Amino acid sequence: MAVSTVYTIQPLNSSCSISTQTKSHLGFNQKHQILFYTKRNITTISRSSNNVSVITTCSAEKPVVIGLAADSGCGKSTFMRRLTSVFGGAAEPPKGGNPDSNTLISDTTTVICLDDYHSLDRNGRKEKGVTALDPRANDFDLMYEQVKAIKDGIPIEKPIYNHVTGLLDPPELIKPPKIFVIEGLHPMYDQRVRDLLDFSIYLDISNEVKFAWKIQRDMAERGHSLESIKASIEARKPDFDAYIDPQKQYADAVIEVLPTQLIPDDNEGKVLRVRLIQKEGVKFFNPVYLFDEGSTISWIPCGRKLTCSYPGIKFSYGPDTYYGQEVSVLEMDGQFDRLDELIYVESHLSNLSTKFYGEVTQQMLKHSDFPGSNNGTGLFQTIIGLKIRDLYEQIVATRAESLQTAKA
Ligand SMILES: Nc1ncnc2c1ncn2[C@@H]1O[C@H](COP(=O)(O)OP(=O)(O)OP(=O)(O)O)[C@@H](O)[C@H]1O
Ligand SMILES: O=C(CO)[C@H](O)[C@H](O)COP(=O)(O)O
Repeated sequence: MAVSTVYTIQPLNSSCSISTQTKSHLGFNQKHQILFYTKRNITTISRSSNNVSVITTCSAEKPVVIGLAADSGCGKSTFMRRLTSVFGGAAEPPKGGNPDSNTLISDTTTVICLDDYHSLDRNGRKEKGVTALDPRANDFDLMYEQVKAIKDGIPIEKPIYNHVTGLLDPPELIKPPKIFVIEGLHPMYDQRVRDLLDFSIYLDISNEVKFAWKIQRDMAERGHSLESIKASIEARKPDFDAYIDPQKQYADAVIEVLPTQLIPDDNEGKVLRVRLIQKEGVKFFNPVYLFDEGSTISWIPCGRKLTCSYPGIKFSYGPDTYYGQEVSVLEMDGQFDRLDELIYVESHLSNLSTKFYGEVTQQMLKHSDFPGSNNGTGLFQTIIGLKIRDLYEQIVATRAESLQTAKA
């Protein structure tokens, strides 16, 4: 039967894309809808009384989109390695592609770096006197179109910003994965892109700690001078404050990294106080809690079951507000002496979204060589990785249910 009359459609769920093309040779079911199935998609056309003709295509396999925001050198790559590991398998640059690609692909995840949407290359920024953090140096229209295309299950030709040459290289093909992560300076800056995110994270590294990490990496590993590191941080600060930092108000989870409060006037930045700020009421995300959900708790676990050397470890948990929104905050100050004993702490945390007892500890032990594995940065990054896996599984299950309902 040719589709020549009037059709309209209610999207089955938010994963459905709507197009105005029509298809012929389809039959109506009892609800006066035309259903058209392929292995991955269900397309539905329904009659309506007005003269609009629309088809929706829904897929149980369209990507779940995650945003990770942070300044440069604040642990995004380390976090991504932990996240990918939760899903199993290693993440690698696209095979046979540009060796300077910023993309990492594993069986489940594709992580793209938003530096690839710099519209001005290094020279262009120098000429115009803008930093890479300035929105004028970035193409948000293209970012939005391409993230939307991936979310709709459509491959893209994404530009590459080459950090070695400072130039924009020819684009690379990115196919829709199961989980699509956009990491970089501005994943939550543009509202259109923000609205495409199923979950968002902000790594909020305090200035003191950022400075300590920069010195460790750029001085020890890259041979930069102390003065040049200081100058680079100072030069970025106004734009960081104006364009990057405000994004944290939109994040579903913020990992805040501060100097310890266990050592008076500490300025070494080695022992850290890390806060996991979890927004309440986010779909498919149940915040992790310590002992008793909603209570305010302070816990020093050091003793018979947890070895602690100076300055010890202190956990805190409780409700709070963050940019006017209800959150619950889990905090760890201090560092672990023996990572295998983390199981004792894990057994007191709930809503971890683990698949078996001890999974957090197992993940942390597996990557004990990653930066932050002995403190709250590694612990909370691992926990958020597990929460993202859980969120992904819930979204896929919900879509599958919607498809079943539509078929019935
Ligand atoms: N949790 C941590 N504890 C201590 N140091 C850390 C931690 N995370 C990152 N670092 C330090 O910061 C450096 C940068 O980390 P990473 O490469 O993960 O950050 P990034 O945000 O991806 O950086 P860039 O955007 O510049 O590539 C590491 O080499 C390490 O020195
Ligand atoms: O803030 C950054 C994000 O990683 C970089 O400084 C920005 O992408 C510019 O890169 P480069 O310094 O290699 O020209």
